[in-house]
Amino acid sequence: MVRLSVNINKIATLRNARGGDSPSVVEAAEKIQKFGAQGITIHPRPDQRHITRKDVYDLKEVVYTEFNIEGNPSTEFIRMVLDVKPDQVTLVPDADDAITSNAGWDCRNHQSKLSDIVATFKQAGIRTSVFLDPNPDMVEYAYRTGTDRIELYTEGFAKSFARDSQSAIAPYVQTAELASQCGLGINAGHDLSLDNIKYFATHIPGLLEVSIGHALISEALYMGLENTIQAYLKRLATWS
Ligand SMILES: CC(=O)[C@@H](O)[C@H](O)COP(=O)(O)O
Ligand SMILES: NCC(=O)COP(=O)(O)O
Repeated sequence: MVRLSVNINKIATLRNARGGDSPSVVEAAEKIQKFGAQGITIHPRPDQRHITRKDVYDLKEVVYTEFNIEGNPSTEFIRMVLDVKPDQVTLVPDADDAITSNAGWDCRNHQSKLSDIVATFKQAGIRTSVFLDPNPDMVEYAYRTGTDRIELYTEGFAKSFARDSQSAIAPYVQTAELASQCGLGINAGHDLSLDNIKYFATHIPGLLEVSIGHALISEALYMGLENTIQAYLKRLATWS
């Protein structure tokens, strides 16, 4: 089964536009889980532009599905994740001023740093995932970090999908096949949407989980949150 983890950063973006607590990320997480999503993802950034430190702790109390925290493993981030103990931590090499995540890890050049961080989280019983470009050459180095999973960075796929779906998916299939051979679990995310999710899930062998935020929350403006989540689950269930 491919699990749907809903990224609720954008709920916090909307809330922060006015201060106060509306819409509430806690209520959103509760509803999203009730509507059938199998996980909640957040990506607290150092400037707290959407998810705040307080949100991370508040959400810990209400997330009973899989709790996935993404972020750049700064000392402060590592400390917070070890304290909160989510089910999964996804390591992303974000620059502090990046508008959104825009690249996977160079696991070759960051081998030793990543290995240490992965070991720290695993010792604490937290599953690790490493954000990776669709580059088969990087899989061996990702494997050497000791990570449990990789998360395929899917912006490139999403951008090229409408023009040429076969070329768009090809590097992801190659990377996923190699990762599976190494025993790595496979997650994916970034710019996945109702338009492209079924094709992606159909073609990626061993896909375990997708985390989806921006498109899902945008689609929910017109379809409603429950209908939108149901639509994703339907598309993902076809290929379970
Ligand atoms: C890791 C990743 O792919 C990102 O999509 C991220 O979680 C989204 O972050 P923003 O919501 O800050 O753009
Ligand atoms: N890991 C990707 C994620 O959580 C959501 O990315 P996006 O759907 O907001 O682009």
